[in-house]
Amino acid sequence: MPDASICRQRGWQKRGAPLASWAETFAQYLPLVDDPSAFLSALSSPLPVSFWVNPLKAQPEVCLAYLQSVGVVPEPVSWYPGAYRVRGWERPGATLAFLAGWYYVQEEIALTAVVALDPQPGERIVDLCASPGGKTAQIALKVGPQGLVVANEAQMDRLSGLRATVDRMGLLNVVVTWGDGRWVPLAEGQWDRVLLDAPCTGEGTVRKPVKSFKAAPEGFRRTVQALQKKLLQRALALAKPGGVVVYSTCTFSPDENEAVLDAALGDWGYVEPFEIPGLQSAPGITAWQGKSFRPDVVHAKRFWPHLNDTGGFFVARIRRTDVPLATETRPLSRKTPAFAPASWEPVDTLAQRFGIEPELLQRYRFWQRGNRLLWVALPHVRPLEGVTVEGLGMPLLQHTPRGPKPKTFALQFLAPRIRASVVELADEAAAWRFVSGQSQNLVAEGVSPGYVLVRFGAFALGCGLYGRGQLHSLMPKALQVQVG
Ligand SMILES: C[S@@+](CC[C@H](N)C(=O)[O-])C[C@H]1O[C@@H](n2cnc3c(N)ncnc32)[C@H](O)[C@@H]1O
Repeated sequence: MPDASICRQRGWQKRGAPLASWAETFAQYLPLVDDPSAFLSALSSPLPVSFWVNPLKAQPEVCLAYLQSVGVVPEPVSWYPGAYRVRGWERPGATLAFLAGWYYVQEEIALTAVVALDPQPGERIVDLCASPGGKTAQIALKVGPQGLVVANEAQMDRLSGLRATVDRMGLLNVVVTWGDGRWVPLAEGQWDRVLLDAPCTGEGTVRKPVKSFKAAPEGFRRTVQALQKKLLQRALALAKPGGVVVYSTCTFSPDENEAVLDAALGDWGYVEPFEIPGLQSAPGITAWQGKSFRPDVVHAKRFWPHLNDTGGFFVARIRRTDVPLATETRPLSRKTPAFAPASWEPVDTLAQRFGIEPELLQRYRFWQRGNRLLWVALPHVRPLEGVTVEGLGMPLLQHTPRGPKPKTFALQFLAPRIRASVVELADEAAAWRFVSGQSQNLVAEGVSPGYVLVRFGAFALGCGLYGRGQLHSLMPKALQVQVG
């Protein structure tokens, strides 16, 4: 059986990592895997990039044809329709298709959590630890326009990433909330499904091209396990009787996986079998380092990296019983302006500028928070009682002294309905100038000065300001992609 010293001899050292730390972390799992040598060599090889095509914005064949035209060669992921993998793709976020929201880059094995959750059209689902929102987006697409996703995140500095995903994907059925998932005061016993993609030590992400692997200190391991248990109990409290809770992590540690299920589930839920045809997995383990776990943890799935050439992942699908469970909630201290219904007038001004039939917009609801942004959402997507709402659908426009300024992703979303104030760029060089934030000289026949939708071929790129023979790019700085 290989041990830490063999890891050292074979040079299984992640760039810059303290050798003992890397080797010892993974050597402890060797008795759990079917092929220790294959496991260790998978950990040391680069991870393919994977992505899925956003059906709200692109047809898969059009997206693939574009990627092939820029030298990217995607292979379909056999077990997840619409997902693809690519080897050696260094900048998957640096294409026009990415900026236009045609695809989302997400680790292949992380897709399994939502497959296990199995969201159905029209359902109401909570994603308790949501940023950066890959799984939120998967769920939102599956529940569709009648469904609702509450995407909650505790870390303020990770909310913008979550919001950016919702906006870029063009999702109008998501409410983003800020709060600690352990105490978040959402209504209990009312949600069809709850996803807990828990914070963890992330051992399974070791193949990602990050600077170096650092084994989590023991204190952090203990803290995170206690957090995972509390979060799972809150997830169980939120789910309705008969509903589904999925618990997932991207770590190998049984202490953060089977042991958490064992400690948290009680009579409130049981781990049930689920299938993902076409994907290899190992069962959950029932004993580890002298501890034994409840027998149903065997129905969880462990995805070791060598089984499918992916990162490492753990997924358990839990069926909620009807045993009542209420966990502690805590009121939130953050005071933010509440979302309130917005007036139609600025929306109408926008509709007129861009030649959009007002009836096409009247099917949505518009919301205002503070006096800066106006948001658009589907009619059933409303502020929730008692929680801090940070996003309701997506921002449509910003109020400015020169009138309503459309937001980049809102223009992308509205693009198929836009009939006026459109600037078509002549070539790819002009498109790259625009997305990298540069102004350019340009005459657009029949376009009056003001805000415009900027397009290049099939891509709705975003908002520009046109006038006096110049097009100024209003691409937000965080999105600007530099050429090359
Ligand atoms: C594994 S990541 C989630 C990844 C996400 N589900 C996705 O697919 O894009 C865990 C997230 O939980 C957040 N988090 C940590 N502690 C939390 C808590 N107490 N309540 C809610 N979220 C928390 C972290 O900030 C992090 O964004």
